[in-house]
Amino acid sequence: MSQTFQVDLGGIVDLLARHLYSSPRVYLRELLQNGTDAITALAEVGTSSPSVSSPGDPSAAGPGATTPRVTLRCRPDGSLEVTDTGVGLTLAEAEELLATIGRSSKRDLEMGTGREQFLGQFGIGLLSAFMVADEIELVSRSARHPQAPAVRWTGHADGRYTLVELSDDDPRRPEQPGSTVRLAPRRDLEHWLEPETVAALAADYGSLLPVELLLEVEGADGSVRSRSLSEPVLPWEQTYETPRARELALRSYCESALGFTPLASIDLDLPLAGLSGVAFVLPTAVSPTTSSAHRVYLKRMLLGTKVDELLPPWAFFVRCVVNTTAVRPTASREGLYEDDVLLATRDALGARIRRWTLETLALRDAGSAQLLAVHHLAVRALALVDDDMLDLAVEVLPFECTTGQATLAEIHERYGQIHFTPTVEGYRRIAPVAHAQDLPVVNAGYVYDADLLERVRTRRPSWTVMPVSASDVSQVLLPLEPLRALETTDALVSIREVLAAGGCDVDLRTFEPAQIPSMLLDDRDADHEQEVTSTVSEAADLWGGVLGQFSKPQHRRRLVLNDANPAVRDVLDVADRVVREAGAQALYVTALLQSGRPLPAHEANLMTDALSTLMRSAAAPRDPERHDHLDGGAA
Ligand SMILES: Nc1ncnc2c1ncn2[C@@H]1O[C@H](COP(=O)(O)OP(=O)(O)OP(=O)(O)O)[C@@H](O)[C@H]1O
Repeated sequence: MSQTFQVDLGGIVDLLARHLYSSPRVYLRELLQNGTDAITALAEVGTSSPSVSSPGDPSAAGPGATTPRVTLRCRPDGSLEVTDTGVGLTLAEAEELLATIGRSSKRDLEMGTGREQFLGQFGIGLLSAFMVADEIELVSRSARHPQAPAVRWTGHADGRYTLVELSDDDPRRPEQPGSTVRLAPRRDLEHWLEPETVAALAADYGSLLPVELLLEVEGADGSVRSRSLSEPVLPWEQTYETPRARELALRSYCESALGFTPLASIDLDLPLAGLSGVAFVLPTAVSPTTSSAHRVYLKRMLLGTKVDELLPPWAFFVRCVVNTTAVRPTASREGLYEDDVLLATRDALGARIRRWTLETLALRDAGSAQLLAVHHLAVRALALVDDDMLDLAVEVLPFECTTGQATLAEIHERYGQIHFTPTVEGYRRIAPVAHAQDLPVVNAGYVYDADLLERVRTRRPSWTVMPVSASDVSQVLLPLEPLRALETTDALVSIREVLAAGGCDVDLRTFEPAQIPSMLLDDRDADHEQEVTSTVSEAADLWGGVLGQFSKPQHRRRLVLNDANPAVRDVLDVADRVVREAGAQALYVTALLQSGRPLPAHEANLMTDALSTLMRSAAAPRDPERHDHLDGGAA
């Protein structure tokens, strides 16, 4: 036996009214929306046909017609009345539409979707008023059936409602067709219905609506102050005398609407998607992970100020203000429904912003330099997914290189190849030595760069683009003169012995700059060996020769001492073996510290031991011929 679900009406009302929306502030949006939709419905049936596209222009509606208008009246008792000049409701319509949750006159019954000209579609918006009031009253007179009696519907937050006809002499009967929604504030929520709040919310949500929006504040003495909140023309669709005047107007609009002075503005116009607006370029760099907060109007009603699904992820350097008719809102109207229309819109907007970025960067003027300086991360992000931008990035993006800042095109032109380190740490280790040897190595350790260089490698197969490590650089360092090599043989053997205990091999080379005592190569460089070996056959030059040496097995950690460095020479040349070994330990730990690695306890102890050995040796010089340890029998 099939049965029907039982519904706890109070629970459903509570769920929809209080938990669907993120803030009570949306109650006003829903009321404005219903008023505007009622006016649209009236225009649709042709009764007196007021134009909804020319708010504040009564002449547009023709003689005798009412100006399409939504009036917000704040009463001295703290209540709010929202009156529209719309289509109104008969008793039967009110019964069907207001008394049934989820029933909407604005939905296409066959398609199940909202009809294009209306803002609402879900049949739940009115319930949001229960967030600020315990009771909603709607008094209405039908414009379609002017002779039908006026009606009064009262809904309660617990799910009850009453619906009555108003007699012709009832003082509450409206003089004109249309509807008035009346809310008395719930205790402690009075502020939501106060004139300042109502004015601010109405201006935010509804100033661009295609109907006149009027705020009336009634004083205790019966006086009424009224002001229009409408700004009928979309800021980016206004006409200006010069392009410069338009630019300045858009800039100040961005300052007031988004709170920043933009670097530039990009017009967005997608007639097919019913979208128009502007993308404003942020004046400062932002992290790619910052959520993009766009200001989106749906059919000229503010949908949200933090909508982040509008643009592709790489476009994080702009904030948009757009008005659209095509995309669908979620039921809470606080985000966009992820459907094909949104995907197509996002792609088209992305294409527009991409084109502007390409054109601007190609100008190579002050504006493009500024854009690049502030938003190079965004350019990198776009180059990762876009070939045209990649090609341009190769020409214009400056990279840190051991031979100075340069673009990839410049480096390739000058050296015929591009070598890079995929980590900043690796670059820091290599940079001083590579710089002194005039070896060009690009720092690709920052966000996107290593991936970008990989993309350049595939996009330009004729270019040599490959990662290098400290091991590679060490291979180009000069070996010692034969005589000096002979002189240092014994010392090197003893140093190797003492550091082998900690898993470190030692090499002795001579290289510039002489201030650098050593280079420490470790397993992370060794990891890279495989890759280098595989690319070795491609490079028949200096680097190829260097890389070729990787066919021999490497130690996991290798200290390359610099014989040009005075401290290293002191350690090598000291006759006392124990002092030499302590010096070698100190050099090793210093190299470890300089490489930015954490210092394990064993290595930290090495330093303390070395220091104490050196101190004792300085205090009590020993017979250099004796090979016993100080802490052994010397005391
Ligand atoms: N001011 C009004 N004038 C005429 N009809 C109204 C008015 N307010 C509400 N209605 C009727 O009540 C129905 C339900 O309104 P409600 O605000 O709950 O939902 P909706 O506007 O249809 O959709 P949504 O949930 O997306 O806002 C509307 O479809 C409309 O037919």
